Amino acid sequence: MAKNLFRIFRSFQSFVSLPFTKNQVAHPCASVAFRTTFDRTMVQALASFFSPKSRDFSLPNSSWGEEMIRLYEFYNNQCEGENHGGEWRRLPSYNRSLKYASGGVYLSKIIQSKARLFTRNIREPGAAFEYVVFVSKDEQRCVCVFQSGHLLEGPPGHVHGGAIATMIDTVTGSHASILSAPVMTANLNINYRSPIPLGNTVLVESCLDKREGRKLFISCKVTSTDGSKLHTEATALFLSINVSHLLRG
Ligand SMILES: CCCCCCCCCC(=O)SCCNC(=O)CCNC(=O)[C@H](O)C(C)(C)COP(=O)(O)OP(=O)(O)OC[C@H]1O[C@@H](n2cnc3c(N)ncnc32)[C@H](O)[C@@H]1OP(=O)(O)O
Repeated sequence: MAKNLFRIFRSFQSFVSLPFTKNQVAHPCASVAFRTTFDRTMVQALASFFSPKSRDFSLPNSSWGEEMIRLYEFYNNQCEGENHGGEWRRLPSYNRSLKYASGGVYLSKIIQSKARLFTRNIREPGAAFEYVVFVSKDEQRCVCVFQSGHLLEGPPGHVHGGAIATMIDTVTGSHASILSAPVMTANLNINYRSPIPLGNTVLVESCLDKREGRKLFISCKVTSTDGSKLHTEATALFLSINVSHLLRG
C-alpha cells in the first residue's frame, strides 16, 4: 500500500512539476536556429506529434486560428529563455493525469488502463477544447488562451455553460496544483455575464486571492482577447488533500 501511495503521489508531483518546456524542444531540431517565432512554433508542434513520448497538447496544431496562435506567441515569447523578461512559463498538458498510478483496488480498476483527461481526448483537433495555460513567474496568476470548438455548443452558436465551467475548473485547478498539489475543487461559483460565440478565442485568467492552511481561494474571469468584454466570473476554493483521500472510494 505504501508503495502504491508513493507512486500516486509521484504522479501528482510529475503532473505539476513537469520540466516546463519554455522554448526548448526536446528534439534534435532544437539546435536549429529558428528564423522566426512561427518557425519555432511549427517545429515544436511537429516534434510533439512524432515524438514517441506523450504528446503535449498545449502546443499549436493546425486547428488553431490566427488569434489563438497570436496569443500563444505573445505569451510564449515572454517565457523564460526568451529575451523579454521571462515573466511566464508555459504548462505542458497531457491526456493522462495519473498515467503512472498503479495504486489500490479503487484506482487500479478505474484509472489504470482507460482513464483519460476528458478535455484532451476529443480526437478531431479543434473540435472541442483547444487551450494553453501560462503561469506567472511568482505563481500568483495564470492565463489560458482558449479556443472553443463546434462540439461545445450550448445555446445556438454559443459555448455551453458546462464547457465554460470545465475550462474555469481546469485553469484554476492547474493553478492550485502548481501551488499545492494534490488538490481537489471544493467549491466553484460561477456568474455568466455574456455568452461566448462558438469558435471564438477567449482568455481565462486566474488569480490567487488568499491561502488559509489547506485552503486556496482563487478567482477567475473569462474575457474577450482584447479584454473589452467580460464573459464569465468565478471564484473557486481548492483544498490540498492527502493522496489517501483518493483511495477512500
Ligand atoms: C491534468 C489537468 C488537470 C486540470 C485541473 C483539473 C482540476 C479539476 C479538479 C476537480 O475537478 S476535482 C473534482 C471535483 N471535486 C471533488 O470531487 C471533491 C469532492 N469533495 C471532497 O473530496 C471533499 O469534500 C474535499 C476534499 C473537498 C474536502 O474534504 P476534506 O475532508 O479534505 O476537508 P474537510 O471537509 O475536513 O474541510 C476542511 C475545511 O474546508 C472547508 N470546506 C470543505 N469543503 C468546503 C466547501 N465545499 N465550501 C467551503 N468550505 C469547505 C471546511 O469547512 C473546513 O474548514 P475549516 O478547516 O475552516 O473548518
